Amino acid sequence: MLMKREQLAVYFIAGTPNCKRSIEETLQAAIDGGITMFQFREKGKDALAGSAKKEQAVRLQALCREANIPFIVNDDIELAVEIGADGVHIGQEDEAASSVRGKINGGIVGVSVHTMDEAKKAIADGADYVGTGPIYQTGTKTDTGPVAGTALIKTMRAQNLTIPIVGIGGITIDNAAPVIAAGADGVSVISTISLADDVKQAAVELKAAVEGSN
Ligand SMILES: Nc1nc(C(F)(F)F)ncc1COP(=O)(O)OP(=O)(O)O
Ligand SMILES: [Mg+2]
Repeated sequence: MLMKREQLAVYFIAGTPNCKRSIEETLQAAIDGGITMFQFREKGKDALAGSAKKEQAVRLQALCREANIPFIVNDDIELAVEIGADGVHIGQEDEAASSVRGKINGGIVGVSVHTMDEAKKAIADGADYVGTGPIYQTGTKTDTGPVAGTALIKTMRAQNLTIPIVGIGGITIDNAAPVIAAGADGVSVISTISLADDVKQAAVELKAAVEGSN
């Protein structure tokens, strides 16, 4: 699937451990609220594995297909290929984007980057977008690097790197605008949407915050 940078605008990420209700209910409500892309990130305590994880992925993929938004799998390239996901997201410890590209015939490849060198390598490897952060303090991912702010986003744009960028880490409705102002094409969130009392409304408000700052 070819990716347009606008699809990064409101990029929801979740796994079953991040959701208060069923992940299907949560994802559907987020879709109804206007998210533009979804990443299935099944990690942490009580995360599904094996066939349960695959069956869960297939159910969420169907919801995304119905809504015509990209369904991305985090880390698990084998699962992404097996179910024909729209793409994968890989971190610095995962397989290089160049070899992943060859496996997901035309799928979207997203790469986490924390430095200019990592960003330039991701671009050289043919990544479709990069995720950078943590922009703010996050409670969700326990093994993040130090809070990065928007410095790398600004530096990448100052050096005329035009690759689509999404910010991640501690982003909320109230602090999303500066991420876009720094030059990102979108914001990625887990708990701002997954733990909201009203998931649909949280997605609506986050989208408004992102669009309001464009
Ligand atoms: N999952 C992610 N998605 C994004 C996205 F760009 F999609 F917003 N950016 C960054 C990450 C973090 O990826 P990684 O460093 O491999 O850690 P983990 O596998 O624990 O998520
Ligand atoms: Mg990863």
